[in-house]
Amino acid sequence: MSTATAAAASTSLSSAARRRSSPACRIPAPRRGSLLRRPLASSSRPLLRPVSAMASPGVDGEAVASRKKLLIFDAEEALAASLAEYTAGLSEKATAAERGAFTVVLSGGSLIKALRKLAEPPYLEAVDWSRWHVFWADERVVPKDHTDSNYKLAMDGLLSKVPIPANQVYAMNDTLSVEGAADDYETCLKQLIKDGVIAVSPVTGFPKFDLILLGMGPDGHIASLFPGHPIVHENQKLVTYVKDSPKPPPERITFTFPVINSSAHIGLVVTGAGKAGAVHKALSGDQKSLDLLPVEMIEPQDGEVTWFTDKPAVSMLSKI
Ligand SMILES: O=C(O)[C@H](O)[C@@H](O)[C@H](O)[C@H](O)COP(=O)(O)O
Repeated sequence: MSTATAAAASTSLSSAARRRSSPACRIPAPRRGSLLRRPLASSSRPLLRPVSAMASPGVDGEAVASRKKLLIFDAEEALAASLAEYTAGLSEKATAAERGAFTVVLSGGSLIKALRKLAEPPYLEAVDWSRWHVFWADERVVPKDHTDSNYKLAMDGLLSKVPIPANQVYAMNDTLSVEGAADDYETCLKQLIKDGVIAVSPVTGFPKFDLILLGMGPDGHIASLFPGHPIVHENQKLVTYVKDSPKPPPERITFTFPVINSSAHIGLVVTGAGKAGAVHKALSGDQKSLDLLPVEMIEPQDGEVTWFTDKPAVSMLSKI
């Protein structure tokens, strides 16, 4: 990390830390106009080494449509390299567009560690971090400095290492009740739509993020949308909450499916043998079943899904 970048990152972290007890969602002025873009150096791009890419007939689950890609990696290093390239590429594309912002949504779990290469060369220097607007698909209702906080996880693992303006990191307000925090986050999103920071899907009318990054639990949950919980059917609100999450902590806020499925891109990071059953169910082409797992309900209306997996996670797929 260069000295200049280190100083900028340190400033971002300090500012973010100062915000811990203040209202979470501050609305920055919309950013438009000229863009000083630094192209990603193709010569220094990380090597992409998927074992196979599944988007073709003949693979277990021919229902995997062309808008869904499955990448399978031999090693976590290769997955992380590919995820960084994917994210940086979408950032470059979004910031070159008229809106001039990259709206990216994080969640918790191993995803954050998998994003670590974004804070390393070439991405640290090449990505236009000033255009990033960072959100959470779900958050545990705990203080931001609590070990269970998804904000803290992302701040420690990525956000403190890159120079994103602190007022473009939209953390949940941790001073509110779970109901209040969900309402507050929804209000935040609506204001950012009015400001032109977040786009709106012309297909669904819901916010259209440039990229939503998700993990998946062994039970097939994504964000804080758990199997069998009624909020998986929420179709009006942007942000809702649970008070009885089967995975602790019990109180969480979460994006709803209409928001997730309005995203331009969804990156799903799913590794390990413990996920094999849910991966098989999701990719085996039986999406008509009445007992859909949340991960099977990812059906972007006008977007693409890319699965970043490893061999153990896809070990139950028969035709890889
Ligand atoms: O809020 C949570 O409980 C976690 O964020 C959770 O939703 C996580 O994203 C998945 O369980 C995948 O986690 P791993 O990738 O670490 O397995």
